[in-house]
Amino acid sequence: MGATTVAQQAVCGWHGHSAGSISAGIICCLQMHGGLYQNEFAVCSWGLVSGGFGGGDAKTSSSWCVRQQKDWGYTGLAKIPEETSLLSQECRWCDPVFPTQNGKVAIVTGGTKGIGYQTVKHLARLGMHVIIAGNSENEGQEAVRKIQEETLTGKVEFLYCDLASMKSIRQFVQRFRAKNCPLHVLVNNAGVMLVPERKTEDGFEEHFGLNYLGHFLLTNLLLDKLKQSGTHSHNARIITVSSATHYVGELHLNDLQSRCSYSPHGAYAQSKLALVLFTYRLQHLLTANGSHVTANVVDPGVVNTELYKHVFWVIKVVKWMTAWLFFKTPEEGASTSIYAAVSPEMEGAGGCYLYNETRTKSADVAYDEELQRRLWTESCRMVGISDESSRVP
Ligand SMILES: NC(=O)c1ccc[n+]([C@@H]2O[C@H](COP(=O)([O-])OP(=O)(O)OC[C@H]3O[C@@H](n4cnc5c(N)ncnc54)[C@H](O)[C@@H]3O)[C@@H](O)[C@H]2O)c1
Repeated sequence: MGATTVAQQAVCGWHGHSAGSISAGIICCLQMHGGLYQNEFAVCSWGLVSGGFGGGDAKTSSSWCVRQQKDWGYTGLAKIPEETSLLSQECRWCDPVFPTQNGKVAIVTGGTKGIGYQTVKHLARLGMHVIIAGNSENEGQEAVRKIQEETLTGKVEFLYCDLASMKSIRQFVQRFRAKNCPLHVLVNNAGVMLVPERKTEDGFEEHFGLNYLGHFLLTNLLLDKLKQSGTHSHNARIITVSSATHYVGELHLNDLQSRCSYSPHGAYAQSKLALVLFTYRLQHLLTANGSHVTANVVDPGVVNTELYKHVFWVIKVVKWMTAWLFFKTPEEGASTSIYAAVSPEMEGAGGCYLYNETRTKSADVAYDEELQRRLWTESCRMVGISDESSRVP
């Protein structure tokens, strides 16, 4: 299904929302003026449409909380047991309640800003020892300082990891191993979007190399740690941040580097689809090995972050005008990652695509097991690790 069709169907499917009409209007204008950029607009439109849904749904985090509190027998703060910590002290009445995570260790890639920063902050607030893996020492130290100040916890640290460099990822894993600590949660969050055509240190197209291959290698190098740390009743968890853009993505196995024809939107969408295929294959392998580790993939919705710094200027203007209405805040955007990382409901559950803390269907192509297998094998070859999965059907 073409991107435009998806966007149009999504718009048509949104009946009875005045905000939807505004969104659809903006999208139509963009598409009418799109001309040569139609494909780009269509993908961004898809973003805006999801943003429309996301913007509306973002506010459902409070109803989610009410539902959770009802499910768990809590009707208000007075009934929250001592071992349960609140996600946010600023919004005590509307944020979900999760068990404290003292003694647990997490790594969050790209935790210096945006969705990743909020994920780190909330995990730290729950008592986790969180390691931010990022490619800017200054931003990393600043994030650590702010989170320590805001959460009054010292259990946040920064370790340098440039996901656009296989060497840097391997060095990061070595430094992490030297700490001799367990690893209960890995959040593959970092990403870039719509960057101009350029290559990573290892010569991979940047979206594919950084967003996908970087996390593929990192996860594989940390798998033994995760397996050692997970138990039957408390599985270690791998959370990978994809995007609704994956619905319009196509995986070109014979041209993963987009050498034949490069489009920033196509490359970003491909990298996000690859992350979904990767997660499903990973969960299959973990189950086959009987490991106490689960892998899930999340879509944060459309979130007001710096990710959009490379979008076409018209989209930037539209975003600037409508963000308050359609875009989630980074805190709201982090809620599904946090839910996947610590929610008791997700204990033992793997291979799920989550949106707004709810299991949802991903693109049909992502369930293609043959494609998952072929991508895995090709990825092992590209990052230079042995493919031990080949024996698993
Ligand atoms: N913002 C949205 O609307 C949206 C929608 C869907 C999916 N996502 C996904 O959410 C994730 C987080 O994005 P965000 O919106 O918070 O954007 P952001 O730009 O605020 O944050 C991206 C993070 O990735 C880090 N990063 C970039 N290059 C890196 C590298 N080479 N090595 C290590 N870290 C690197 C950045 O330092 C930053 O911390 C991304 O994977 C993105 O694709 C975002």
